[in-house]
Amino acid sequence: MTDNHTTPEAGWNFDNSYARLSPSFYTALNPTPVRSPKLVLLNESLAATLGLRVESLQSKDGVAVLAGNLIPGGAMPLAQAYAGHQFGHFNRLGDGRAILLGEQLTPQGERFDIQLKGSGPTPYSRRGDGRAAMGPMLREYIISEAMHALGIATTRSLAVVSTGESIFRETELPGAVLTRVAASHVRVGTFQYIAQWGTDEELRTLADYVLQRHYPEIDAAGEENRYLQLLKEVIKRQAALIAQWQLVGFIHGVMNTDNMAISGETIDYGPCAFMDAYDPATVFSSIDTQGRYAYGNQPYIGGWNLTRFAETLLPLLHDDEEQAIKLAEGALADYEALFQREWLAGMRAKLGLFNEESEDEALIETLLDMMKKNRADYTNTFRALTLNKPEESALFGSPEFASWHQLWQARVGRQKEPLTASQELMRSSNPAVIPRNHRVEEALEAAVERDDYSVMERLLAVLATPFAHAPDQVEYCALSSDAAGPYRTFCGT
Ligand SMILES: Nc1ncnc2c1ncn2[C@@H]1O[C@H](COP(=O)(O)OP(=O)(O)OP(=O)(O)O)[C@@H](O)[C@H]1O
Repeated sequence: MTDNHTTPEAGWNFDNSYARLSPSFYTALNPTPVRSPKLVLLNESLAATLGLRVESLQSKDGVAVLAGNLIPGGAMPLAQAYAGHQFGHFNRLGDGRAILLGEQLTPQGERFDIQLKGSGPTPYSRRGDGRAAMGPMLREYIISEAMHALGIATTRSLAVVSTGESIFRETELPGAVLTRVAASHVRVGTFQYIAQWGTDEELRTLADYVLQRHYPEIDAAGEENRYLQLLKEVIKRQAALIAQWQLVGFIHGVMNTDNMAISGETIDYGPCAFMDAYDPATVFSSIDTQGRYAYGNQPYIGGWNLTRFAETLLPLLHDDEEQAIKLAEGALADYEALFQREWLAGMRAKLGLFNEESEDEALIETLLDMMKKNRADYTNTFRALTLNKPEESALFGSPEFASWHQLWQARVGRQKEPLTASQELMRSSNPAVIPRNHRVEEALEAAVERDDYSVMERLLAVLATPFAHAPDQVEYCALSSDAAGPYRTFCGT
């Protein structure tokens, strides 16, 4: 039974600014209770950051909250309305299987959305059941936490609860609820929803809301055209975020506009994965037959999505539409250069370079070309260079690599910084471990098929320090023996 209880001992401290917006932005609604909730994963360090007490979250009432069976005092559950371009097609969407419990104010004064994903149907569910399967929720937990450890802005995962209920996809699967933590869940699609079906006043309210919540410096500065500044800042954060993805070989897989967060966090870990062999054409989603969301296309799609965002802001940018379009185009024109600057800076760091030389881009491109031609593993190539063990790279042995290696070493040697500083920079820029598909699948299989969470606990521990380059991480660097990889078993929703 869903009930309203106060659970002060858990540390819930809600203040629900989104619920104070006009009801056209959401539908107030409780999660649908589940039969027999059981806590299977709890992120203790995140709980502490949020000001939540672990023992209390593990208690019967604590788990009931994480399952959606009990509403903690101060929460104002709601499903958010949004729209989105899905594979280029505009659709009216909304939280079809998620409920925002509320915003947790942390002891440090930060504000985070606490959302239950897989918490039952909502008015936005369309034909869906509102539920989520255990495999994909565990997968989102693993990969989002790995992204956080890699230093990449992301929504996070506080807990996964099994529901004791089955859901039906192609087969019968165990159900789960994931507690997702985010700076907010305002998406490009939220703006699209209001631009399409709301009033200009509501659009202004939404823009003011995100300025206050995510861009307080613009809000405080009293900028002349604050909405243009907002557009510019969102563009900057997305350029930086997508550059970070490219640098670690992360493929989001479903960069629809409803999956682009205005805060600049990575959101929605559906058909995502990390690339093994370097190839810009790599796609993981089986439904992405055109390669729209391929690794190499992500920066372009980022720009496409931001253009959709800019379109929603036009009424706020200028009273005259032509002038508004000019302003938006001016801001969007900077995206490519912002992305390139971030990416190049990141690539230089991956190669241990502190300063800039004009031939750096050629040096980087040659390395990437060699990786592509030889289907060399992206992460392990940089790891071999970092550890100064070029013989461990799949490229080793070719004359082309030998001459590149010489050029690179000479380039590193021309810097005023000592070699040790360069090596340190590489260690902190090149992860030893990433959540490789076969390792993730192995952990999910043990958990879902055999109720054995030890494989996952170990994987999570290794992924928590990706830059440690520790001996116990070596086995996690190995590639799958199955060339195609056993991926996809648990992919999807
Ligand atoms: N089982 C389901 N029941 C109802 N709605 C669903 C279901 N699965 C997905 N949806 C809805 O379909 C839309 C697109 O799904 P997508 O997989 O991108 O989102 P998601 O993973 O559920 O959510 P998020 O983007 O919040 O991570 C969303 O509006 C989502 O709420």
